[in-house]
Amino acid sequence: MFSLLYGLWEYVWRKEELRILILGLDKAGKTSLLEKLKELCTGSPGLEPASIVPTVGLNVGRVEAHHAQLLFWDLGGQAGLRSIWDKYFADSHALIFVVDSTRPARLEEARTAMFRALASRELFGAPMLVLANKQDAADAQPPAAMLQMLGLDELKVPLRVQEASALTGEGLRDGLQWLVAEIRRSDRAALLRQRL
Ligand SMILES: Nc1nc2c(ncn2[C@@H]2O[C@H](COP(=O)(O)OP(=O)(O)OP(=O)(O)O)[C@@H](O)[C@H]2O)c(=O)[nH]1
Ligand SMILES: [Mg+2]
Repeated sequence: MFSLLYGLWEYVWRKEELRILILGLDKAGKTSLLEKLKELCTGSPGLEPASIVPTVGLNVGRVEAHHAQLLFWDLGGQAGLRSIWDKYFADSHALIFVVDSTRPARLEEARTAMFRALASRELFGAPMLVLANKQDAADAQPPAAMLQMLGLDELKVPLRVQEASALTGEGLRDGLQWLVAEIRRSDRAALLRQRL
């Protein structure tokens, strides 16, 4: 009887796990973003920017926010490491694609990497938050210009471009709130639940 009630209690109160994949070119600011998101959601300071090193494997962050368990996967963005991105597609509810707004010369490369990921059937229906990161920097491009250069209007996925700074935290709360709401609106959460 106790275990039945406990099971029911757990079922009602257990927070849904939403898995969010963070992608983008090397040095775009993915790990800095992960640390800032952890800080914003938990109130505890994340790693100092100076102690963040290029990611070779995977960084994982787990926080409770928006009545869910959010699990972030931050992968390395160096060219030679992008081939492992697709191992995480099938299990992800949504994507954050981080773009360095101070490096317009790398937008074509970012576009190629982004479109290659989105071409995968395993990401079907996944909402994508594009973070125009490093907006705190004096030489940052305005997001509207980047949107055009990335050719995002061709995309059919639920999409938002957000001005952001992983250093100051600008735009991160709004972006995350939008992403979680989109995950809940999309069929993808139900699709992933069926696969379990
Ligand atoms: N000004 C500014 N610098 C940033 C911001 N986000 C990241 N950086 C800097 O950009 C550099 C790269 O940041 P990382 O977070 O390591 O980038 P990454 O995308 O994780 O890179 P890889 O792990 O190699 O794929 C570091 O020097 C960061 O301090 C930002 O919002 N503003
Ligand atoms: Mg990194």
